[in-house]
Amino acid sequence: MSGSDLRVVLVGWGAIGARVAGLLAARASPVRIVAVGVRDTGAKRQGLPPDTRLIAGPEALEGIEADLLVEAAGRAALRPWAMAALARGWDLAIASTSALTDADLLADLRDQAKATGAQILIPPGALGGIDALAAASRLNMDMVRHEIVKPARAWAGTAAEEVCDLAALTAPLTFFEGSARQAADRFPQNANVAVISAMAGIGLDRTMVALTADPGATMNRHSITARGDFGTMTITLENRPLAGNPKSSELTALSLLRLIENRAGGLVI
Ligand SMILES: NC(=O)C1=CN([C@@H]2O[C@H](COP(=O)(O)OP(=O)(O)OC[C@H]3O[C@@H](n4cnc5c(N)ncnc54)[C@H](O)[C@@H]3O)[C@@H](O)[C@H]2O)C=CC1
Ligand SMILES: O=C([O-])CC(=O)C(=O)O
Repeated sequence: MSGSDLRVVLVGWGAIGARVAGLLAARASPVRIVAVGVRDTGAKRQGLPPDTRLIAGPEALEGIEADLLVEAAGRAALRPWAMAALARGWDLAIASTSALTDADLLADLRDQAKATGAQILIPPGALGGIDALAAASRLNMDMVRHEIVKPARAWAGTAAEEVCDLAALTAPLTFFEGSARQAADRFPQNANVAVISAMAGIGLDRTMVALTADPGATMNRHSITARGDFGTMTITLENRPLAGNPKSSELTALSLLRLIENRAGGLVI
């Protein structure tokens, strides 16, 4: 560790947060996790970075100096932690992008960022090709469709259980078709990516999303098809689920890792 390390507050010590911290340590990245935001500071946790502070809420950020706050906690956690970080002029990276269907929240974050000169960063998360989609959307775009196929067990505990018996599926079932806004609001643990493809492309209401539970699948598949004045594109990813949470893909943690290392390293790739 050195005095020039990027100072990061990591909020959420779940599958993604712990994985990002573990990879940063294993790669000896020039990054110091100065604090980890959790709900219960008394609970036992494995693998916490040395010399980090466990803090239970944004009010405990008082006295901490950081460059970047990385949110990987959940939809409800975003507003308080994000506003506190931006108010201090720290940049903010968001994993729980489903929260951004709330236009008031997004406006408040943008206003706060503008007031202090901080940046709001939305990493591609479990997706790729977002640079191409975002560039293409500068011209007219006719359609964007995002299909998410996950193993049946990844939908356990979600609203999918209201429309099908996940354990009894013998073939893939598309149980939801609708806008990115509806997908993210109804499936906030599985469709954060719908907000990312929507914000990069043609917005929450014009981006169409289909959600499928596949009893034979082992990977989380994302297929994005777009058509517009730029031409057409089809992007497909087959993501390995994270060991700690089958709903979330390994690539989401890697995407945050990339963002953090890019900001720490002087070379952006
Ligand atoms: N942007 C993307 O592409 C993706 C985003 N996600 C989202 O990223 C977030 C993290 O995902 P996972 O690590 O897989 O979930 P997880 O459920 O394994 O971990 C979340 C952790 O955050 C903690 N937490 C909840 N509220 C908190 C708060 N107010 N303050 C501090 N900690 C709090 C929980 O106790 C839990 O330990 C979730 O919102 C998830 O839906 C997941 C996959 C892809
Ligand atoms: O990790 C993934 O494949 C996508 C995901 O869970 C989400 O967007 O919430």
